[in-house]
Amino acid sequence: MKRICVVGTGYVGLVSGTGLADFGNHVVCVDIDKDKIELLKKGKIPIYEPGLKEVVDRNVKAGRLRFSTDIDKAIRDSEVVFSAVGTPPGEGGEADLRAVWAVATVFAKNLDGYKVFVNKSTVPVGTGRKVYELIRELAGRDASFDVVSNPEFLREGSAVGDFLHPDRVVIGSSNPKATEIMKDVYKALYLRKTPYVETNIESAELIKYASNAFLATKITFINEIANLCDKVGADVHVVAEAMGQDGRISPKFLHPGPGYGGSCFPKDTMALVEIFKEVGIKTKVVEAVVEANEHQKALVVDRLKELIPDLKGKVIAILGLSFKPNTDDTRFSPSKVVIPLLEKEGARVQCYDPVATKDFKRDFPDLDYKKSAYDACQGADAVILMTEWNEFRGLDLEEIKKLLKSPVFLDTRNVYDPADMRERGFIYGSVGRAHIR
Ligand SMILES: NC(=O)C1=CN([C@@H]2O[C@H](COP(=O)(O)OP(=O)(O)OC[C@H]3O[C@@H](n4cnc5c(N)ncnc54)[C@H](O)[C@@H]3O)[C@@H](O)[C@H]2O)C=CC1
Ligand SMILES: O=C(O)[C@H]1O[C@H](OP(=O)(O)OP(=O)(O)OC[C@H]2O[C@@H](n3ccc(=O)[nH]c3=O)[C@H](O)[C@@H]2O)[C@H](O)[C@@H](O)[C@@H]1O
Repeated sequence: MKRICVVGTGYVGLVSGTGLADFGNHVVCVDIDKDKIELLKKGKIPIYEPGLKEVVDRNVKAGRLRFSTDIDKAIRDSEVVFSAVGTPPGEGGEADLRAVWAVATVFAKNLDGYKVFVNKSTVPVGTGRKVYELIRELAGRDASFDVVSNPEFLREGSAVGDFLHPDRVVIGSSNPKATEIMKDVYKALYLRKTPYVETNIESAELIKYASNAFLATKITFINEIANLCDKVGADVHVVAEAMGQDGRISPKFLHPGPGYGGSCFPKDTMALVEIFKEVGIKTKVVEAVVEANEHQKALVVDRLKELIPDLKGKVIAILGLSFKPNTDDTRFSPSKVVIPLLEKEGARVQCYDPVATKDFKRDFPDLDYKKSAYDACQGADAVILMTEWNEFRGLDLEEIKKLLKSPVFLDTRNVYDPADMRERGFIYGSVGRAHIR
């Protein structure tokens, strides 16, 4: 078991730090955001992530998990330093690595004996090598350290379970000593026979981008098939289910919708396009996925116009602002594309989300935020279900119909049964199920 410092206490840093403590390590999570650390010290969780508080509490209580703003000391006290800072898209779509360089710099400054720098953030291929060179330059020839790539595959909304029970652990390293240390860090998983992928740094870095881009491609593919279903009289649910029965395809990530969002698929697909460009070769596939996904988000408004052709002066209820359920994260949420497009058409929006309103308000401070799905539907000319929160799966549909000025319901997540909705008197739209009667 190791003494670990996790730098960056966001979605990944906080969940990883907590999970690593749960595996028996001694972990201190640090961040430059003092408010975040203050909250954590008081036992409060700064993000909405189901099940996280319980695991944080039990590890804090067991003395294995702490929070601090003293990054220098935390690094000096640790053998393994995880960097889990953000790598958001830069102006041209490439990953902005400023936070990673900042962590490498503070690591180098506090290198007082052998330590492992573990890059957990998603970074372009070659970054690990550059981090190594930067630390070497700053800490000197005699400094003793290794750089490891250990990409993370957790999903928001199910992050705790994903971290504690991963499909695989990827360790990219150029020194067996560092690999052994990483195996010790993840010993609890190793004992549970979780697959380990031991490889070089470049492969580990690329595994992460390739995995995310592949999943984004799968979603985009089924979205296009859904769009086709609407034109030719097929039902995308039946098509996807039957496709998924082929073990080579698998049923996962074949759910059509308003386009993928979130802090990773959009930014990682864009970054992968840039990585291809940098080495002078072209990716037609990933570029097409990025473009098709933008189109899919905009298509939501076209679908609505098929149900009510003129949106000018209409009131539209939006249910769901987060990019997926069970998270307060609204980064690249499809609602962020759809709402401005509706406003451009002259519509007025009333919206509701169970937890993501605060995050959404940072970019859209002046929207009409309502306290419930029913408030949002009150007097609206149509409702668009944008995120499949559980509470939107169990709506009192008769009540919704009464509240709406006209019973137009666009279900971008295919939560409801088209035949049932039409029977109830809704003018109902879906993604790829237009012909179900
Ligand atoms: N969010 C997710 O579901 C997943 C994210 N990733 C990757 O993990 C990385 C982190 O993502 P998130 O946790 O979503 O980001 P985030 O934005 O939630 O958290 C990043 C944290 O790093 C802190 N930070 C920034 N610069 C710092 C510095 N110099 N020193 C100390 N702290 C600093 C910020 O204050 C923030 O709290 C990204 O590269 C992302 O692509 C990977 C897998 C899943
Ligand atoms: O690198 C990351 O940050 C993470 O990105 C995704 O996780 P996340 O973005 O949290 O959530 P997902 O469940 O993958 O959903 C992403 C987007 O795709 C959409 N989606 C997902 C699945 C599907 O079948 N259809 C679909 O439209 C979701 O609604 C959401 O907008 C990956 O699933 C994680 O493995 C990865 O670690």
